[in-house]
Amino acid sequence: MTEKSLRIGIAGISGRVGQLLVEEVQAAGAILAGGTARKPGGVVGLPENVPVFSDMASLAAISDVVIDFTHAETVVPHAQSLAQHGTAWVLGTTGLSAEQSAAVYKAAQTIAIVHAANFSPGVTLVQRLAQMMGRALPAESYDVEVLEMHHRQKVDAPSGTALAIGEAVAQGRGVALVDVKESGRDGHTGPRKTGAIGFAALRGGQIVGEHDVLFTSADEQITLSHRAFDRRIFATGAVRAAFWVEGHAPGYFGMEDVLGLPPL
Ligand SMILES: NC(=O)C1=CN([C@@H]2O[C@H](COP(=O)(O)OP(=O)(O)OC[C@H]3O[C@@H](n4cnc5c(N)ncnc54)[C@H](OP(=O)(O)O)[C@@H]3O)[C@@H](O)[C@H]2O)C=CC1
Ligand SMILES: O=C(O)C1=N[C@H](C(=O)O)C[C@H](O)C1
Repeated sequence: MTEKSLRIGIAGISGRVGQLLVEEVQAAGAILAGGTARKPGGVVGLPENVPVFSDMASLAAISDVVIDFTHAETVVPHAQSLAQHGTAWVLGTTGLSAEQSAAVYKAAQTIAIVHAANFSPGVTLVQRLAQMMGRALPAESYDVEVLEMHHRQKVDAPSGTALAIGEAVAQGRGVALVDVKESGRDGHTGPRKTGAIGFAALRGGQIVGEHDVLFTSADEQITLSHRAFDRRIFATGAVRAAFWVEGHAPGYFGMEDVLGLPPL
């Protein structure tokens, strides 16, 4: 398939990332197939003749790939509609429950999915470095804390990216994040547990997305920092993933696959 003929649908076309996707899909030379919105008539600023639907099934039927930055509540119905239509899925929505994540893995048996908490190449590399550091620096000596800050409208915490960085460290250490996660400390928490991976979430203003992961021992501290200056980085990464995923066999992929990083 040539770039010109790739039909990309945008779920959440009125959203902060959705609006940037409208521009980036066209800039990349793909066809903007349409979008979804809960009030389809209320979406302004779209090119003429771009259909907006209230349901994913209608969008999936006219798209080769759907890029989806919406809300965790939509994930189960979106997974079902996309799998039914055999439409590939680039999923950026964060804050998924275990049940919602399970629906994504199930759909990946039928369609190709790129799922990432952060589509910026920089964060993908930070995750990789965090995994290497988790493997190299002993949990008994190095305390890991993940700090994130986002705009005041963000509805989930810690951010999907912070959790993905924590997962990467846990993977490097050979433990499950769920067993070592410490989030939202307050009051008489007791001393820090050896091997814990801590999370702190800050909110304010219009900060696009800031993530730090700190490895602190008695003798040194190493910090990996990422600052997103412009939300467009997520849209360009997602469009890149859409071109990559189209035509792929069913499966569950991440941004590291899109970037072609070798397995660790
Ligand atoms: N993976 C990544 O790189 C990134 C991921 N994100 C994630 O993407 C998601 C969207 O982010 P952002 O664009 O900032 O959010 P917005 O709230 O600006 O946009 C989300 C859009 O989804 C639509 N929507 C559909 N169903 C719901 C629902 N039940 N509740 C709320 N909105 C709904 C809304 O459109 P309407 O009201 O028209 O239906 C809304 O405009 C979030 O989960 C965020 O964390 C954000 C940035 C980067
Ligand atoms: O909601 C946002 O804005 C962002 N969400 C993603 C997350 O939860 O990690 C990615 C990015 O940091 C912006």
